[in-house]
Amino acid sequence: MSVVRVEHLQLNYERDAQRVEALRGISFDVNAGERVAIIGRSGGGKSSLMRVLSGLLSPSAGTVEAAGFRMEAGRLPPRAMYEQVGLVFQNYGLVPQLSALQNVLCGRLLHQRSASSLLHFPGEDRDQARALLEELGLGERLHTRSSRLSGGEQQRVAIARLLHQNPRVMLLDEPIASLDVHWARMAIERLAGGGPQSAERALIMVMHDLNMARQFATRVIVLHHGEILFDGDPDQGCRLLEELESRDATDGEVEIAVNEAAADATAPSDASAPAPLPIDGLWGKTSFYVVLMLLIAGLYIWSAMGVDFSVARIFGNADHAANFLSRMLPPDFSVSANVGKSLLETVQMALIGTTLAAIVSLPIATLAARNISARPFQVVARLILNLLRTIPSIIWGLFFVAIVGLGPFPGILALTFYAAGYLGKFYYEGIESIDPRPLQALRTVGATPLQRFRFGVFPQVLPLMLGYTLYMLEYNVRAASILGVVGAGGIGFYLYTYINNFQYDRAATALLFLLAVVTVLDAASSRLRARLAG
Ligand SMILES: Nc1ncnc2c1ncn2[C@@H]1O[C@H](COP(=O)(O)OP(=O)(O)OP(=O)(O)O)[C@@H](O)[C@H]1O
Repeated sequence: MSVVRVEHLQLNYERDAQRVEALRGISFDVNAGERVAIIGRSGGGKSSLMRVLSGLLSPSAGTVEAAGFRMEAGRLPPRAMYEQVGLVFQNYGLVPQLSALQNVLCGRLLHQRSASSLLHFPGEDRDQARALLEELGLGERLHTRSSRLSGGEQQRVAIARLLHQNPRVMLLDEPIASLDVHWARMAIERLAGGGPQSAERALIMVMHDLNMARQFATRVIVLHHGEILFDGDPDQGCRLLEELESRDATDGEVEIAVNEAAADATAPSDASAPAPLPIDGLWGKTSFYVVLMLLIAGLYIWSAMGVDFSVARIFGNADHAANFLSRMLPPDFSVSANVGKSLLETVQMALIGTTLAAIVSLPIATLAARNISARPFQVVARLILNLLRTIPSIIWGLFFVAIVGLGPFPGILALTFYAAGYLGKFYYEGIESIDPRPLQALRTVGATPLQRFRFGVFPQVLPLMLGYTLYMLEYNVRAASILGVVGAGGIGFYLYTYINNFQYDRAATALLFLLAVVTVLDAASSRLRARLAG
C-alpha cells in the first residue's frame, strides 16, 4: 500500500533574481514497509525533496501525498499531518538550550493539548522518552543540554524525538552520518520498527554513505540535477552513483589541467615584475578622503560655533570649579540616614520598574519580531516601542506626577514605560537572531505557534533577555536617581534640594552613596551577565 505518492513534483527557488530548479518534475511512490535511500551528488535536490515531503515547503508544481495528506502549489499541509509524518533534519534541529530529554519530549507536542503542557509533560511521555534515550545509549545524558552533546549524540537525540513522535512516514536527512556502524544499525533497525510495525512504516532517508545505503535500504533512488536517474535495487543504484562520481572526478581533473595550462599560457613572461601603480585610481581615492575629512572637520566647527563651545570658558573658570569642589569636601555625613533611605527607595523603584518593563515588553517584542510575527503586528508593535523609547524617563516622570501625584509610584511608572521601549527593542532583536532550524523542527512535530514559542524561541532567547534586563536594571538605578527632580521619588529629590540650597557637602554625600550602590550593582550584574552568556 502506498503511503507516499509524488507526482510531477517541481520545486524552484529564487536566487539573485534567477530561478533555481531544484526538482524537475519527479514522480515516485513509496509503500509501507519500504526503506528508501535517496542518494546523489551534492546539489542534486535531496534535501529539497525532504523539505517538500515534510511540508516545510510547498511544491512549485505537481503534487505530494504523504499518509493521506495532499500538498500542492501554495498549499502546506495541516498540523495534523505530523501525527503521520516526521523528519530528522540533517543538522538535527534540536533546541540547543533544552536537555536531551526535553528535546525528545518535543516529539509529543502535537498530542499535548492542555495549557499545562507548556510547563510539563505527562509522566507517561517522560518515561517513554527516557526509555528511548536509554535504548540509544544516552541514559547518562538525559539532562545534558543538547548543545553540550557530541554530533553523534545529538543525532541519536533527534532520532529518539522522531521515535517518540512515532509517525508512519519517517523522513531522515542523513540520519546516521555521525554514527558509528553499531549505533547506525541500532538506529535504523529501531526506526524501521521491527515486528508488525515495520510493515506499516515507510523510511525515506537521504544517505551519503553508499555502504550504509547498501546495508540498510530496500530500494535506492538516485537524484541528479533534480531528476530521478535511477529507482530500484540498492546495489545497482549505488554502483551507478559511484560511476557517476568517478566520471565527474576524472572530468574535473582534465578541467583543472586545462585551466592550469591556459593560466600558464597567459601568464606574463616576467612574473616577478611589480604591477604598475594605478596612479589615477590612487589620486581619486586620496582626494576623496581629503574632501571627506574636510567635510567632517567643517561639521564639527559648525556644531561648536552653534553651541558657543569654548575651551577657554572651562579653564578661565577654574577658580569657580575649585571653589565648587572645595565646598563639597568634606562630605556632610549627618544626612546619611535620609540619603540612605532615599537611595534604597531608588533601587526599589528601579527593581520594580525594570521588572514591570520586562513583563510589558515581552509580548510586544514577540509581536515585533520579523521571524515569528505577521507584518501588521510588527508595524504596530514597533511603533509602540519607538514611542515609549522616544520620551525621556524624566518627561514620563512629569506625566505621571501630574496624573497620580508625587512620590515613588509615578517614578516606577516612568521607568516602566521608558525601559519597556528599550527592552522591547533588545528582546525582538534577540528573537530575530535565534537559530531558525529548531523552529522548523518543531513545526515538523506539529507544535502550535505557542508551543513553538515556548520550546523553540524562549529557551534560545532567555539568556540574552536576562542579560539585557540586568543591564536595564543597572541603567534604571541611574535613571531613577534623577526622577526626584520632578517629584517622582528617589534620591534625586535630595540631590536637587541640596544643590539648590548650595549645600554641596550634603550633595557630595548623596553622590558618594549613589556611586557606591551603582558600583556594587554594576559588578554583580556584569558577573551575572557573563555567566548567562557562558
Ligand atoms: N534556499 C535556497 N535558495 C536557493 N537555492 C537553493 C536553496 N536551497 C537549495 N538550493 C539549490 O537547490 C539545489 C538543490 O539543493 P539541495 O540542498 O536540495 O541539494 P542536496 O542534494 O541536498 O545537496 P547536499 O547533498 O549538498 O546536501 C542546489 O542547486 C542548491 O544550490
